[in-house]
Amino acid sequence: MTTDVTSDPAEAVGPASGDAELVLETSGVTLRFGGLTSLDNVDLKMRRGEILAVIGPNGAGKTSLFNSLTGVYTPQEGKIVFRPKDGGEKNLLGSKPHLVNRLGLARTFQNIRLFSALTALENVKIAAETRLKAGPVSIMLGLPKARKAEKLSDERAHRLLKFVGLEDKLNEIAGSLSYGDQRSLEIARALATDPQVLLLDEPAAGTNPTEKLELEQLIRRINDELGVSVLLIEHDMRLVMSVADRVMVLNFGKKIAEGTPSEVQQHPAVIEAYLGSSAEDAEAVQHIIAEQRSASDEESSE
Ligand SMILES: Nc1ncnc2c1ncn2[C@@H]1O[C@H](COP(=O)(O)OP(=O)(O)OP(=O)(O)O)[C@@H](O)[C@H]1O
Repeated sequence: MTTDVTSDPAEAVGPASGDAELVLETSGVTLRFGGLTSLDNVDLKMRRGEILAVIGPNGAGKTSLFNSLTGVYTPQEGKIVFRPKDGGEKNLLGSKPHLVNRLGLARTFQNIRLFSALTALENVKIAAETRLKAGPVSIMLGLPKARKAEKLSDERAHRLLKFVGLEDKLNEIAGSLSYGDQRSLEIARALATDPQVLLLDEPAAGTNPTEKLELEQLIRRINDELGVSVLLIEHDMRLVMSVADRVMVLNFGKKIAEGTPSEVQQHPAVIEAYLGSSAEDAEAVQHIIAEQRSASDEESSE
């Protein structure tokens, strides 16, 4: 089946026909690059308000899935539906990235993409301004509407930078911040667009152990305090297993398992997929399994 993709399908609003508890749903998503199938008939069901992690060995299709959800890639087959909290359904398949963002999905990237010559505050303000109605002409002319929009985006950027713990670094140049701070800034910038779903692509990559713990808390706070659903791609198993409500596992573009962190950790197909992958991933999974075994041994001996 080939899905007909119009130039702006995200604008097509339909009545909610599916499960309103699902904020994002894909069915049968298949993405090919020539002879390579990077997503093979993938069904994803993300509940409103949950933290859902997508894991899998290198090349499993995780970023391809994010790119398909956010309009960077257009899968040849399948459906991608977003259900905003105010009702209705939006088809995201083939939609442009900026329209997907306007609908309520924001993302960060595996390779940090900030305006590195601008300050932290400027980076977040630019994102906040995309949510405000003042156009470039009224901004240039300094019209009252534009001044109000500027004030609102300034306030919002200050609030979010405080939220991610960067209130002391507002005026620092983004490119000069530590790696962990740049990751937090990217998250603040994504939040500035007021998303209902935040997609984080390997947010712990390159961070140190302290930054990883801070990131874990930040993800929980985004979920609890801001009520944002979080879709997380992450290789750091400890972070995934501690923060995710549910985990979906991809391997060679196919979904091979889905469930709570403990269900997924013990799933034979997951263990096999990881043990056949990079030494680092395999070691992390073996470590987690060993830890879990010793915890359950301790429990049973008590
Ligand atoms: N633009 C593209 N053109 C050709 N092949 C691509 C493209 N994007 C992804 N692929 C291929 O699709 C497959 C899945 O890649 P993807 O980046 O989605 O995996 P991943 O699970 O995110 O991997 P990693 O953990 O290493 O980031 C890989 O074989 C990759 O080479």
